[in-house]
Amino acid sequence: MTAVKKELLIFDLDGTLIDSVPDLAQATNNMLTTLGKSTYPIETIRNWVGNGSRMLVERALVGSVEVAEGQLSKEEADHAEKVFFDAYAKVSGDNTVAYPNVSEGLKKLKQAGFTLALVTNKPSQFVPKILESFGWSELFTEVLGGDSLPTKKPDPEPLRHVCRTLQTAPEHAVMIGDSKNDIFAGQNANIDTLGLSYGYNYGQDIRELKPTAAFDDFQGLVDWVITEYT
Ligand SMILES: O=C(O)COP(=O)(O)O
Ligand SMILES: [Mg+2]
Repeated sequence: MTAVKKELLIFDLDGTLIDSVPDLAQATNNMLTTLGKSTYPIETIRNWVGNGSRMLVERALVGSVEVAEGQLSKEEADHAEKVFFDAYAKVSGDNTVAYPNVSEGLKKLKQAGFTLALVTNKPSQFVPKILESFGWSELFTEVLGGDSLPTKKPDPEPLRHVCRTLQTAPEHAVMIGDSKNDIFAGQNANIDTLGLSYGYNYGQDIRELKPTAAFDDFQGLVDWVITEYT
């Protein structure tokens, strides 16, 4: 079966293009230390990433991926988030690396004629510096952060917003990510989803979420996209 030709590739950032957990974990632990709380191993914090900074901060404060309604006061979480933002701004980039073949792969996809967009749950204030540090600023026609719109992934609205802005029908768009938030956002927006298995998905295999296809490395994804979608 030949797939429908695609025009627009929407990428997730953390866990898909970059391994940012070392810096996110460092900033989280710096925040916890500033607040007089005990720190957590990177492998624990890794499973708290995916729903944006606010959720990461709340999960760190309670020490669990599940945060019950009313478990934290708004004041406590607001203050901790501010401390986290300062800490992340200080470490941001120091230990963040691109996954293998990502830079070359993005350029290859652009050369193959795709429009590239970025939809991350990371707060937008941190995104430009990261893109610049990898030389990717010019690659993405549209970039949305987790606070750019009233809702974030897994809500489909950020993906629909990008499709509307770039005048692309959803059937000609693809969402590419490492987490259930990306796969659900794509499925909810009725667009194809491609999963990458090496990122952060709360310890769950991305294939269990039934993406259109899944890959263990970025090069495999690039080759498949060019074969199937052009
Ligand atoms: O900031 C996060 O929690 C995750 O960001 P992502 O959407 O780029 O994976
Ligand atoms: Mg991600």
